[in-house]
Amino acid sequence: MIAFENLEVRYAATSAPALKGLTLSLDRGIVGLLGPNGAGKSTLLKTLLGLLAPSMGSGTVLGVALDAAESAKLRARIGYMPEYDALIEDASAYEQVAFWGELSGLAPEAARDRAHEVLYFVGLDESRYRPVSGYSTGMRQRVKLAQALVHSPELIFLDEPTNGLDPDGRRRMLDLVLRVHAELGTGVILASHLLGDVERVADQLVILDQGQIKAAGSMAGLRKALAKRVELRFLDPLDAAQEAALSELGAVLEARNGLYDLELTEADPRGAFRWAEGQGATLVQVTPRHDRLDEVLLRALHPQTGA
Ligand SMILES: Nc1ncnc2c1ncn2[C@@H]1O[C@H](COP(=O)(O)OP(=O)(O)OP(=O)(O)O)[C@@H](O)[C@H]1O
Repeated sequence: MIAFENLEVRYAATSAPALKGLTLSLDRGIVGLLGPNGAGKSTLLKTLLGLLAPSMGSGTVLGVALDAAESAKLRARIGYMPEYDALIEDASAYEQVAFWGELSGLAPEAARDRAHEVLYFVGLDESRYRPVSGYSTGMRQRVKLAQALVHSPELIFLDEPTNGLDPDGRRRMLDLVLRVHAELGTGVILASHLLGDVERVADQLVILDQGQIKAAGSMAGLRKALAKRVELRFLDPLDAAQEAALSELGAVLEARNGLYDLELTEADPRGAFRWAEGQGATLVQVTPRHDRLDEVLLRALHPQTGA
């Protein structure tokens, strides 16, 4: 779906790069682009849309080269939901989405038909003729999503689509993201600083920080790595020799009050019981830590803390 190599982007020739030599290949699916504020997520999306020219490196999106000459071609096949809205307050959702359809290259009649369809898809069919000034934040976000979808793109970029939404609005938006992929077959890149959002919908994850990729891979792969994360509890505190020997089981990530967080070499925790027996220690509990995707993120962002 997307591949780039050594991609560097600067906002001014003399300023520090906002993206520092990124190399990545992404399959079609739902990609979560995760990182703190200022990480470079929006910059990457704008570059992949052809709105910013790389100062170095190259890439392709949907088989089209990242090149200024090709950018109009690219934008006809991509939908973009920006982080901030630029809606026209006294115009209705229907008018704006149809207008956007025309701007994206649809004939006026086709744009009007598609506006009805996509507003129905995002659940705004009943309020489509009302001015957006009276809309809730969730409704405004859904107008933006409808705008991004109106020209039936093969791929959409969503920049912080759950911004400002309450838990119910957030769930509704994420359900829509899943439906966009499942029902329309559209590839999705979702930029967010919220791990929970990404975890809920993505099948691939890219962690970006300070303009660099800190980790990337399939969610299934990350979860597999996480499957080896366990917490071990022993009946009696381990002595120093036993503690040192723990590394035979895998990497010790944290030790506190007789509890040890380990990344086992093997996913099967029975090896831990055999190891304890051999050491004359009694292992009383092995707790899987599959749920700790947030720690993967923290370790990617702050490897030196071992968090
Ligand atoms: N128009 C601009 N001109 C100059 N520098 C910019 C511009 N936009 C972003 N930057 C800088 O580029 C870096 C990456 O910003 P970017 O907006 O891509 O991050 P982000 O991960 O999307 O963060 P956020 O979630 O806050 O939007 C930051 O250092 C930012 O200050």
